[in-house]
Amino acid sequence: MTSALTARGLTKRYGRRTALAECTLEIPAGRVVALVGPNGAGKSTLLNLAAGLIRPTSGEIEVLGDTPACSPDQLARVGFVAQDAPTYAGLTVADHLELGRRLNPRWDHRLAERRIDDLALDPRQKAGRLSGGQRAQLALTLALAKRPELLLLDEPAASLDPLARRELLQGLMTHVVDHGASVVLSSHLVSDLERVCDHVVVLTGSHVQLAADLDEVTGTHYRLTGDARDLDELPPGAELVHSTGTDRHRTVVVRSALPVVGDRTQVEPLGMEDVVLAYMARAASPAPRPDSPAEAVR
Ligand SMILES: Nc1ncnc2c1ncn2[C@@H]1O[C@H](COP(=O)(O)OP(=O)(O)OP(=O)(O)O)[C@@H](O)[C@H]1O
Repeated sequence: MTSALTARGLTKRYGRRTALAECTLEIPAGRVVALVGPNGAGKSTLLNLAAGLIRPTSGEIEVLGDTPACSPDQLARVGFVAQDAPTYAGLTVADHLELGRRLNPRWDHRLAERRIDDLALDPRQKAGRLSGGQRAQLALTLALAKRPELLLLDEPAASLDPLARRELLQGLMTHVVDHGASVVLSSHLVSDLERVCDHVVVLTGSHVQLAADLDEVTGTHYRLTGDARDLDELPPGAELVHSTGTDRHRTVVVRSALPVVGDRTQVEPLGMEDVVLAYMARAASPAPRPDSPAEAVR
């Protein structure tokens, strides 16, 4: 099966600053992928590398089995909306659609016009006069109407109101189902993503902490709460993700392929948001290291 995105030892440095370090990752095709992590984790850098806007310092990245932006055909297969949803301020909405039509071989003009109509955007309005959310919707419309096999979206919902956000995410699902496309979207709105994504990549501090299908993520992470002495030893095969508490009472998050049952501790399976927060908390407080540290899980 073709991968939507493959990275091997992918590293990007800006001068002395490392934005992405030795990132090895395989994202299967046909998924809606949530790319999550704290500010400055490297999410935009990974998406910009995948779009071919920047080149790796070392390592490799392939998108749909090829080097990003290596040919007009490859460019046509990938849709990308950058974080600031860039549009041409002096061009009207209709001009943008016309530009899209002329530049993209697989352009679906009906889809673009219908979406602009649904959004109640005036085709004669200049992009520079649209609100931030409307501009984001225009940029998304251009990316969707390309009918790409892979959509890369950098925080597409950040400037949208809650209803628009929900509609956008549902629209992306439909696009995936209708066109067999893959979507990778970065966002801080983890609870929104949980409803639509089926694969999760957690990036913190330039490193991939977790990359797995959502059902695997939610089926293998548990929160254990109880007396600290009872949690000194983790269940067999469990890896510690994060631990908080005092000398007497602790809460730990573990990853375990085997079901975890509590004897003297309370055990709770975790949803995606709690899992993501646990990895982010671990990155934010690297010390003290656990006895059996959960290394980058993949
Ligand atoms: N053009 C650049 N020049 C120098 N440093 C950069 C550049 N772009 C990103 N960085 C640095 O690389 C690191 C990763 O940035 P990146 O924008 O990829 O993070 P992010 O996860 O998308 O963050 P956010 O959630 O805040 O958008 C940060 O430390 C950032 O300061």
